Amino acid sequence: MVPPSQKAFPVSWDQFHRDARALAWRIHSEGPFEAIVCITRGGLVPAAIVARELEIRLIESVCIASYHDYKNQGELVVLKGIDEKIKALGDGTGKGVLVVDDLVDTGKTARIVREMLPNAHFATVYAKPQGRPMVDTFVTEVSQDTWIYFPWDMGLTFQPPIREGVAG
Ligand SMILES: O=P(O)(O)OC[C@H]1O[C@H](OP(=O)(O)OP(=O)(O)O)[C@H](O)[C@@H]1O
Ligand code: HPA
Ligand SMILES: [Mg+2]
Repeated sequence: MVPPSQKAFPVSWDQFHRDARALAWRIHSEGPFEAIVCITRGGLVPAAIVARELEIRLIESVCIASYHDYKNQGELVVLKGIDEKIKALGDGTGKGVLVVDDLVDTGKTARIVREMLPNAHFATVYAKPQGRPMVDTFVTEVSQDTWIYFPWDMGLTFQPPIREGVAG
């Protein structure tokens, strides 16, 4: 359920693929990139699409969990850091490394990864205003009170006719 104060932004697989491709177009001129670091789990899907478009084959993950309880952010836990070999690429500060996540909301997740790789290029498909300063490239901005529903979290369900939902 979406609380009345929160808007819903459902994204289909088609739409997500298009948006992730648009992200790849925008990032293309910022490269070249030697490797992608994706922030699991949400970053895995756009990272696969961007890696295909930009022909990047060196893919690393940084595993961070924060929204343990649906929609409520808890303490951020780094379950797996970035491999030393990836950190050592380029000048050792992240130059030439592309960090990919599905979205930036409060920016807390992005901040932790930025501390690990300060000069990496940080890209997300979607951004909310609070986290926006943490990303270098994104495709679509939604308001802070919008909840984005990703296709991997949804399924097809029956929709009651519009008329049935109208009061009176
Ligand atoms: O900008 P923030 O407020 O830190 O929120 C953004 C992060 O929250 C979500 O991940 P989550 O921790 O829910 O884990 P998941 O990717 O495994 O779903 C999302 O995929 C981002 O990584
Ligand atoms: O709007 C969101 N949608 C899905 N996951 C999220 N994690 C933080 N914000 C969001
Ligand atoms: Mg995530």
